[in-house]
Amino acid sequence: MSIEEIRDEVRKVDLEILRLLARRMDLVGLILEEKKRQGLAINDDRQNELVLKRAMEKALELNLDVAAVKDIFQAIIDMSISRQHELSGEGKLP
Ligand SMILES: O=C(O)C(=O)C[C@]1(C(=O)O)C=C[C@@H](O)C=C1
Repeated sequence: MSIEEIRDEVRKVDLEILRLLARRMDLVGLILEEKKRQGLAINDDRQNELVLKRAMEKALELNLDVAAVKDIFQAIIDMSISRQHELSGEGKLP
């Protein structure tokens, strides 16, 4: 494969990652509805830890940089918490 062909594969993978992120954000919107119904807080420290632990374990298994994967998933969690605040009409205030 030429470098351009490989870059095209990279582009497709990037697109897939973004589509999966958008799907994750849709699911997070559904979680918010349930949280509102049950009167639960948006942030759930226990669940945050679980998501990070799961990602780090998988990263280790896949021979990825565990610390970098943790940072990526922390950013994803932060993004979904912001999204839930926005959907609640609270804007981006902490
Ligand atoms: O599982 C939830 O309760 C979510 O809202 C999803 C999510 C996540 O992005 O994984 C986001 C915020 C919570 O603090 C915990 C986890």
